[in-house]
Amino acid sequence: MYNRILLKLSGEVLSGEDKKGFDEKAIDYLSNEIKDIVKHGIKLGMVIGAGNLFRGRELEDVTNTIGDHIGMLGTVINALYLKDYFERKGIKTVVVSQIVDLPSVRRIHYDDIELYFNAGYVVIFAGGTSNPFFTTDTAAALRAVEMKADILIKATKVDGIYDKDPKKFENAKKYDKITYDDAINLGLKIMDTEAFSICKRYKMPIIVLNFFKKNNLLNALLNSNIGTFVKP
Ligand SMILES: Nc1ncnc2c1ncn2[C@@H]1O[C@H](COP(=O)(O)OP(=O)(O)OP(=O)(O)O)[C@@H](O)[C@H]1O
Ligand SMILES: O=c1ccn([C@@H]2O[C@H](COP(=O)(O)O)[C@@H](O)[C@H]2O)c(=O)[nH]1
Repeated sequence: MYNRILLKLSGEVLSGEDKKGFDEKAIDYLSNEIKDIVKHGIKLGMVIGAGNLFRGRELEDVTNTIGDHIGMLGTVINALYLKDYFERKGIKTVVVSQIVDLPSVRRIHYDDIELYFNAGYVVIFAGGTSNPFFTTDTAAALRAVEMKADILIKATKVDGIYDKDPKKFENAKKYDKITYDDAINLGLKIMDTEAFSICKRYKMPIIVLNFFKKNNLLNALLNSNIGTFVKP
């Protein structure tokens, strides 16, 4: 069983697939899934995307860097929204980030992160990598290594990594296991090359799984064969 995990969630888990904003039902489902894993005493760090609000590249009339800043701020909005919802559900949560100075957001400090985990808090790392031109997948890889996670779990809308995008190609074939090198060399677009490279360099295993299947996350942590496992 994995005891220390970094969970990367697509922003769309807050809105429902291909939708924008926040959907109460989707967030309630998410909270219940998180509550189940917190109950097992797992130390949980989270990175959330902002596809439900803004992706820099989709803001066509905005300068690249500003678009990306808007995207990163979107991840802070999602993190605070989740913190508030989680706490109403009894999940103790702290949001940490380097990009904003708000009373509800704490600075990232390694010693404090360990204290939060030991006190049973979920830690949401908001604001991506703090730099434009990256994505929250890369942020998730960095935070997973920094927090010395046992595993990085990318919880998304598809069942794992396929040889091509399964949303576009009906005949796409799923990998149960794949190496970092194959994922990079085959150009599989489920995660950025930067994210795969960081995980490869620091030997951080990755599981990609479908978050919308109930108990998938918990089952993956309990070592069932769920999703796709990325390894050296
Ligand atoms: N080889 C592949 N295997 C699996 N999924 C793939 C592949 N190539 C592209 N995808 C697509 O990647 C998507 C998952 O990526 P992700 O969860 O990061 O979504 P996103 O839209 O980038 O997230 P966000 O909402 O945070 O911006 C899947 O829905 C799938 O359509
Ligand atoms: O390190 C980062 C992370 C994110 N961004 C910007 O935010 C949006 C939302 O992130 P997703 O991973 O796509 O959900 C992204 O499109 C970038 O515009 C960033 O600049 N730097």
